[in-house]
Amino acid sequence: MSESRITSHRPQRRHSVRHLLDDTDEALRRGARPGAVVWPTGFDLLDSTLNGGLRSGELVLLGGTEGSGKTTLAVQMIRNAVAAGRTAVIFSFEHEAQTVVQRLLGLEAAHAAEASDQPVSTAADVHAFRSVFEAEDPHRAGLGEALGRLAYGRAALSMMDAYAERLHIHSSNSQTTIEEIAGTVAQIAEEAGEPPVVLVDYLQKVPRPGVQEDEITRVTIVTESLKDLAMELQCPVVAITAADRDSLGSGHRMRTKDLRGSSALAYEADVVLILSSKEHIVSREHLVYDLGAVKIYRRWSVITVEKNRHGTGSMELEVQKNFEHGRFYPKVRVVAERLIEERVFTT
Ligand SMILES: Nc1ncnc2c1ncn2[C@@H]1O[C@H](COP(=O)(O)OP(=O)(O)OP(=O)(O)O)[C@@H](O)[C@H]1O
Repeated sequence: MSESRITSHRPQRRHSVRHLLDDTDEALRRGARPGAVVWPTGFDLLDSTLNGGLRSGELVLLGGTEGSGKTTLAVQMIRNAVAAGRTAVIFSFEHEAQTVVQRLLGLEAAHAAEASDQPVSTAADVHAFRSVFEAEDPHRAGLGEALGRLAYGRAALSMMDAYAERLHIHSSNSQTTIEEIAGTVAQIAEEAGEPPVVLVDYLQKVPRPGVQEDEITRVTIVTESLKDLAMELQCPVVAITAADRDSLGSGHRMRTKDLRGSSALAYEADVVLILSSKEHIVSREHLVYDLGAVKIYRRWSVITVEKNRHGTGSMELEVQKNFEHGRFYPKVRVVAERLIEERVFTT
């Protein structure tokens, strides 16, 4: 791709191995990391599968069917990165910035309840936080007071306060080009003194205004550009990726090939995660003798690690949904049941 899509300057691209060794030596002596920087996702088993988490220079695609929890999972990974002291930016083409904030408050309230050994159900949920953002407050006492009236609302706010400065949300739209994304990431990196982890929600929405081209070409160029951005600005880029409707008819389990738009998606990505609701992909033998099992499977999502360039290979992991609180429960486990290639149920 042309340089101008990502950076206006021309970085030095040719280095002797001598230079690379000397650079590494110098970084080690300074106490800096010479290689890729890793941002844990905060989901332990996923991190060990990815050999530590998200890496600088990597493009991670997160696909899944509509409503499977892609935004929830990605925002939670970003939240875990900023809660651990890192910087992040979300390019939100799908949700208003305030919607993301309301979900984060729900997540923090759930964490606060858990930290006090109370059931998650006792914490205010995303709907309750939304109502604070949407109603006029007769007391006119401000956000702290209003949230203080919700269970774990004040604790949620103070947990968010700890990282609120480091988490940026870009309200993206049909004019938010790849150049603007790159410029914003570069600016945040400069201000923060370190590259941010970047979330694009979602890839097929990144426009190329004024260019006449089909979706395959556009998705190819956007995907290549996001990979370039990750490499040039030394950050991980997580891009949510829509499913191809045509290949998602009844009786089909989503795979990398079903991501919408281009084979470049699979080639360019370093990691591909596909999110599915467990009840759709568990093998029939686990259902026939126990119809009640469907209810249990419905509460779980499967994260299939389909491509894993620097990690330990492919893996089928599962996480329990807690969408009312804008999150998944933090514990990840390996799927014990056999999963199918073809879908058993459609909703
Ligand atoms: N306040 C809430 N309470 C309960 N469930 C919710 C709430 N808000 C959203 N959900 C559900 O949580 C699920 C996950 O939402 P999320 O936005 O993460 O999905 P997604 O895979 O990104 O969806 P899409 O493809 O539509 O963008 C959806 O099925 C949605 O209906």
